[in-house]
Amino acid sequence: MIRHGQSLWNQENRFTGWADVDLTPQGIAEAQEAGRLLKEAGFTFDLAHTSLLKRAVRTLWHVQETMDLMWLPVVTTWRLNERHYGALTGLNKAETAARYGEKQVLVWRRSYDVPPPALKPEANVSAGDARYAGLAPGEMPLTECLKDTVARVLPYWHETLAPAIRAGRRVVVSAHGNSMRALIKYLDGISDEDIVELNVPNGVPLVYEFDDALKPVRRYYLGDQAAIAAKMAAVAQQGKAKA
Ligand SMILES: O=C(O)[C@@H](CO)OP(=O)(O)O
Repeated sequence: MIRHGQSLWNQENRFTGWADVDLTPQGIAEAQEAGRLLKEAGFTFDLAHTSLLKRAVRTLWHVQETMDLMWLPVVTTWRLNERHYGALTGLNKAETAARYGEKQVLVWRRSYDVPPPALKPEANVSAGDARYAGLAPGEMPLTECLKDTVARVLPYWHETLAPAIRAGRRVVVSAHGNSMRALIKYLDGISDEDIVELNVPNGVPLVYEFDDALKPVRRYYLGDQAAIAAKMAAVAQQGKAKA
């Protein structure tokens, strides 16, 4: 599983959610490095899954290219999209913390069940977007807390990813900070309280190994562990108001 490399709005420290922003040059380099690390560690894949957002899709392309796996079957799904950030979408995180307080921003960013204020339906540009035409009525979010993201990610795990893994397929998933937090929460059995502390670094492969019952037996980030810890701390810092 891999979170996309740095996006333009990661660089500008803006809430992104379903906004379809692309990778920065650093993000491309991170995606290529992720592919290199996976290849060097002897990994290969049979199948790829990603979201409908170009920062995750392009990250996957770079991983595939670096690993010489451009032929992989790729499935794209809205269920792996980033958590919808509602009316916060596009706002600067530090400015939002200065305005509403760091505590409130932490609640919006990391609490399990408090969603950010919802987008007004008329401001929802995703509604007329062809990529979302297959969503059932009521499935299109106007905001989401992590609990809502878990509710739409888990069916994809149970119905699509888990059966593939159970059948012995080696699966790579390119996704987003909070759609990954949703999956990690479920796979690792993390409590609603402890999930607040979990931050996912950009462009670092997170390897899961499962037993026959699909219980994770090993889970680790690939790469320089000190650099990965620093990247995770930097993600947590994004919600602080700058002095
Ligand atoms: O803006 C977003 O959509 C996410 C991921 O980049 O940010 P955060 O880490 O604040 O949940």
